[in-house]
Amino acid sequence: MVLSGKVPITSHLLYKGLRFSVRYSVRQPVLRPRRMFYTVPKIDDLHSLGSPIENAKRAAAYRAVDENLDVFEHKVIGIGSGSTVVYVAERLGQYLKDAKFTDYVSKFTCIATGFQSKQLIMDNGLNFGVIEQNPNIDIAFDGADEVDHQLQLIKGGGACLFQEKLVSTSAEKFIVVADSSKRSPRLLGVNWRQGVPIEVVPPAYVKVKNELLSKLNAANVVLRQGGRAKAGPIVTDNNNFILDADFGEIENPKELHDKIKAMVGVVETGLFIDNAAKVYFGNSDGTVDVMVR
Ligand SMILES: O=C(CO)[C@H](O)[C@H](O)COP(=O)(O)O
Repeated sequence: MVLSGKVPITSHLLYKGLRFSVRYSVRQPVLRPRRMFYTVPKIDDLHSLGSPIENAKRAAAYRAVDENLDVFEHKVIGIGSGSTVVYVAERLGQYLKDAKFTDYVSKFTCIATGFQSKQLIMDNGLNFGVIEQNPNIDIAFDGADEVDHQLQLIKGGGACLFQEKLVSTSAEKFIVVADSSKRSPRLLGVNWRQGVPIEVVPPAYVKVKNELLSKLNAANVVLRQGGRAKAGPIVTDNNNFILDADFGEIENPKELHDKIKAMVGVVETGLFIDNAAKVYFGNSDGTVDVMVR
């Protein structure tokens, strides 16, 4: 914006008893406001969000993006679901606004893992694309419900399970972002007591539930309900149901995954095996611990 223009001035003169009015105008100096360039905020300069857990999630997500995203090389980015990945999308939106990166980030195609994830992509001004057209994802970011000492994961607490697995296994590099409460001392099933989420085709849920109890000795299997907002079970983005199966502490998550997956009617399990390359755990003081495969 340029501030300029002619300013009209009227002067009155008295000459030999007569009053004259003289009108003229002067040009104002041109004022050019200094252009403010947006730059991606430095992590160390961030103000507190007023919540230790949100600070932890943001710290994990921002660090994960800064350290793993190759703005100049990556083109297809997977964006997961949940409350931590919100800050991943936010960080990408900040890169998009920074003139140093705009040309590259504006050409990214972001692949969603569900409805919420699609909203995050659009809300941050990023391009949304479908995995059918972009089956090779350069890098994907997602949250987790629990992470064991070997970087095996339980996911699906937000019921986006199948698409999360599709996106993470289609990615060359899968990066997990979480607050430190998601870190198990050793095994899966220690902190996350809700059970392993399992996405099933609706007519098969009773059969699968019975088999989980009888053949795999699950202590309990629950058909996940929609809660107060919905009478009846949760329906996933792929129109399936979710069973939460409690196996206690899981010594061998790969073996358990394989056995569940073999049941007719199971679409996917929430056990993400040998998939995550790194996990970023945010702490409430803003520090981040990184686990690498
Ligand atoms: O698997 C998921 C959704 O199905 C989420 O990634 C997982 O529940 C973690 O969510 P949050 O970041 O809110 O803790």
